[in-house]
Amino acid sequence: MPQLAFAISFLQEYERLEKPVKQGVRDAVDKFQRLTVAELHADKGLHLEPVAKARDPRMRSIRITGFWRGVVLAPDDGSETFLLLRVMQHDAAYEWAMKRVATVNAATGGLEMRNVAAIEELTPMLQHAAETAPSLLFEKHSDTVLRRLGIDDGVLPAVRTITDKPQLLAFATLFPEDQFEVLFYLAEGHSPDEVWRDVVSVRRPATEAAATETVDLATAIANTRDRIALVSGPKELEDILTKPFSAWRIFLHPAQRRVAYRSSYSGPAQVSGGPGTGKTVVALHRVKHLLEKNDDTRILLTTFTNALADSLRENLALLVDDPALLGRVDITTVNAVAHQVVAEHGTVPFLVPDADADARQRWQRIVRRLDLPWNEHFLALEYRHVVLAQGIGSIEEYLRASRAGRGASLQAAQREQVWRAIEEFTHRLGAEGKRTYLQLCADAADLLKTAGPRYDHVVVDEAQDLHPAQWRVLRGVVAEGPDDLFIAGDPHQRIYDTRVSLRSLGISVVGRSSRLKINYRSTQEILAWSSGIMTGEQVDDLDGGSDTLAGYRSALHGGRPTVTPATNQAAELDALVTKVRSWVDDGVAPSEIAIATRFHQFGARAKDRLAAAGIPVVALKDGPDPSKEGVRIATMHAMKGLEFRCVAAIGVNDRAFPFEPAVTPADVDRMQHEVDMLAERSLLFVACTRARDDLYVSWHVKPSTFIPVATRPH
Ligand SMILES: Nc1ncnc2c1ncn2[C@@H]1O[C@H](COP(=O)(O)OP(=O)(O)OP(=O)(O)O)[C@@H](O)[C@H]1O
Repeated sequence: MPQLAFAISFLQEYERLEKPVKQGVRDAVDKFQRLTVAELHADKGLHLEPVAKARDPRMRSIRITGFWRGVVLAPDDGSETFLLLRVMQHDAAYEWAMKRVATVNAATGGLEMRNVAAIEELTPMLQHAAETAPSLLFEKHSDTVLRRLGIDDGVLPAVRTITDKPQLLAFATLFPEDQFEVLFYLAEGHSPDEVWRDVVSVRRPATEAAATETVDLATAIANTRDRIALVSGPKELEDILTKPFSAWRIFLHPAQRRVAYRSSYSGPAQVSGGPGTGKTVVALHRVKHLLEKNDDTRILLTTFTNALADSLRENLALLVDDPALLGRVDITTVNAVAHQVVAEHGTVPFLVPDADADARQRWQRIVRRLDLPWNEHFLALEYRHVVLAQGIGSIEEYLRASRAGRGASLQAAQREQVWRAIEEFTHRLGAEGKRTYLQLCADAADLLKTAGPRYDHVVVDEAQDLHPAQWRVLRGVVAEGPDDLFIAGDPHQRIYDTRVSLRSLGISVVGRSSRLKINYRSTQEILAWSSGIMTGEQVDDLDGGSDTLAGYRSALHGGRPTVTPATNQAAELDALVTKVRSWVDDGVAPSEIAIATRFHQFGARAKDRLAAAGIPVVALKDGPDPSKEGVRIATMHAMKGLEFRCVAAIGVNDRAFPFEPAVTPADVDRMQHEVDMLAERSLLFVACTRARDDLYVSWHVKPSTFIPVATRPH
């Protein structure tokens, strides 16, 4: 009986197909489950036919609906595994199939697709240009070295013409996948031995015999576990075709797999990477690994907000279906853990936000009462970034404390004055039976020092925004040792004002830190545009160094983001309605569209305007069920960690970005001013990188200077 395998590229596009086309795919797939090879060829509805003028004689088309075709690679070597590569509209499917050739990689044994027509067309032109180029990207690697890493003779002449990284990236969708990956890592400066170890050997099949170019199609397909799903039965097929975003459960990029499934780390480990590189996916797989490794481990999987914790819970349940294993994982926010610890030792005071209008007024009153030379902003920051950050509990400790990172210096006598203000703040709050969330974390961290750890492993997602007081809670709930903390985060997405040095908190990730570079969410066009928001900014990592987006890329392609100006707010909202309508008319479900605003108020206005235009709309803060219809509206802060097919970031004006009240004035604290400005930039970056297929940005009156210059009118 034949078997049908699926390329990951198919699975990604399947999700985006409209219902009748999906049904067509399921009917076709069903035939591959039931019929013999001869019956498949004879089936009238399926139309399994060779593609005329195809460069690969094994290319076949199948009929999905009137307009849609599937592209299938059919075995011609006696093996019986068919590979469903793409489902596309009629003409696009034939165009795609004609130009592609599938080959087996000599080093990895995996099946790769190349656009042979484009490579052959481009190579002579580039050869000409390369003759006069001052240097070539791969000139220091001999043909022998490149061949050992799997670069074959169809690709090598083109490789020899490449002058720089952008030119290499232009080949991303043309070169065979494993070979492109090898070239990408070499171009990033990794040595051939490192590339062999990290890219090639991890993909090689268990037996040498299976890793040659001459294996049959079925073996090559079986060798390609990170790009092709081999479905073993109807249940698995049903799973693949019905569970949303399921590709990540099955396919991990070798770089992701290496991080997630490393047997053990000798201490805290960290994975970073730009938006959409699969850090959350890796964190979830790490939890699975830790659960399966040991029978009785208890794990805390934690993140920043309740909404993100809910989404981790849903996704972990997709990955691990044994309730006994899931029962050993607590999934909650760090603040909730602190709450629990404090509650176990007495009653929890009434909790209030760390920074809001009430807190500001309290500090203002203290400034007046004590007649201090600093303003409320300065004191609040001192309390947050020095006292709470270091867990300082007495004047002696405060006098000795490092104030590194604070812009203005304080003499001992001044510190005494500041301490009096801080004492007054905490006493008055306490007298009213209140604590702030960070105070709660500080209390929990203190209690944990004597109560001792309660988990075997802690896995943290969205780690970039945690405050040192929250880190101390995490440090306290797990004993120091192998696999104690697994930390996923992206410093470029830091949207609050915290800076942290993990090392100073007893969390050293030295030698256990890795970076992911391939974005699986957004198109390259969206990434390139959004990265422009951060260009030239120096971003600190969590460990005293700096973070970079170098090498960050996507293999997906689509339209360029658009930036739409408007003369006033009403006109901007009219344009939004037109845009959302066009998305819906193009078949995008309203729930896959998100409107992101800097402020609640503008979001509420957009919501009313869309509703008045008859477009269903729901606020994300109301926690809608994923199945609830309606365009999602949220503030940009609430968009952290989420993703949507189409995103409209609106109100990106000069007054919203940067938003003056959110930025410490440079004369209060210059260093904090820089940190806050960067957080403002990151906020727009986070919002824009939530988009998978299409990004729309708009503003009224005057654009924000954060909008990349090329798309900002002068
Ligand atoms: N190996 C993979 N194969 C297919 N899809 C993947 C893979 N890894 C991640 N994805 C998909 O890419 C998207 C982004 O993944 P994820 O949310 O884990 O990224 P992230 O790095 O945590 O993003 P962010 O920092 O922006 O929140 C998700 O839709 C996820 O399912």
